[in-house]
Amino acid sequence: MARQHGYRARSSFKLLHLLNKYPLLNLPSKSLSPANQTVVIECGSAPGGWSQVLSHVLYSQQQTTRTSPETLSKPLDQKLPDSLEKILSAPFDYNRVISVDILEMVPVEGVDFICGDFTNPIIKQEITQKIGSRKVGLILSDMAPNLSGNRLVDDSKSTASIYHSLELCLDVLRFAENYLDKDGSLVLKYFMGQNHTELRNLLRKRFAKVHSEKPPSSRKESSEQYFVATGYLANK
Ligand SMILES: C[S@@+](CC[C@H](N)C(=O)[O-])C[C@H]1O[C@@H](n2cnc3c(N)ncnc32)[C@H](O)[C@@H]1O
Repeated sequence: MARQHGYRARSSFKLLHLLNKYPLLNLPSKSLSPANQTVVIECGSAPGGWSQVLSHVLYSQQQTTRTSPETLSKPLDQKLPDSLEKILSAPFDYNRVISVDILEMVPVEGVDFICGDFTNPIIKQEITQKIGSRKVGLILSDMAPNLSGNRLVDDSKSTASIYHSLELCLDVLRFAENYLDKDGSLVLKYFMGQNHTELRNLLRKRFAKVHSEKPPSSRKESSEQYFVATGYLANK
């Protein structure tokens, strides 16, 4: 199904669902020069399904004027909300998405990929160097612990898995506290478990609105959910 639509992973549909529901990419960049534009950070990007969606949404209009249109992925089959249409006319900056994953990823047009562990300070430094003077308007994390081969640990409902996932979420939240621009948004994948209410409470203290989402394309048997937090309060 995902491949029929030109996407590498079915996870693309999860992000499309979130983008259609929330104005996450309504980035305040129209009047800014590329050096000062708002960027998107994506944590846990391989194999690249979300990167493809971000690339489509952020660059599709600009790409039609580029010389190699054959390199583009297929156009989105879903209508974009009006809030997303606005950003398509933003000044051209071809490096607005910075994506990170432990695993290698086949390049996606317009996505600046870093291969490494997001929790590693050296990788964070690499990210912040790429951000430069630009603002961060959106941070997305679809990170999930990679399989260890131990069934007890790999079960997404196991305590070890939930704990590891929570650690990843807290690490992204700490990063967001340092780099997310005021009014920016954060999307965090988490696994339903005993700690998700504490995580929601932490988010509520820092964002104007916090929603919990289970996109229709997420398998029912999976305990994965997404927090969509908008309106970062930035009271640092
Ligand atoms: C569900 S997949 C992401 C799918 C991706 N959003 C897509 O649409 O193709 C989760 C990813 O998180 C990555 N990951 C897990 N822990 C990570 C970490 N500490 N740093 C960076 N990436 C990590 C895994 O390597 C895996 O590729």
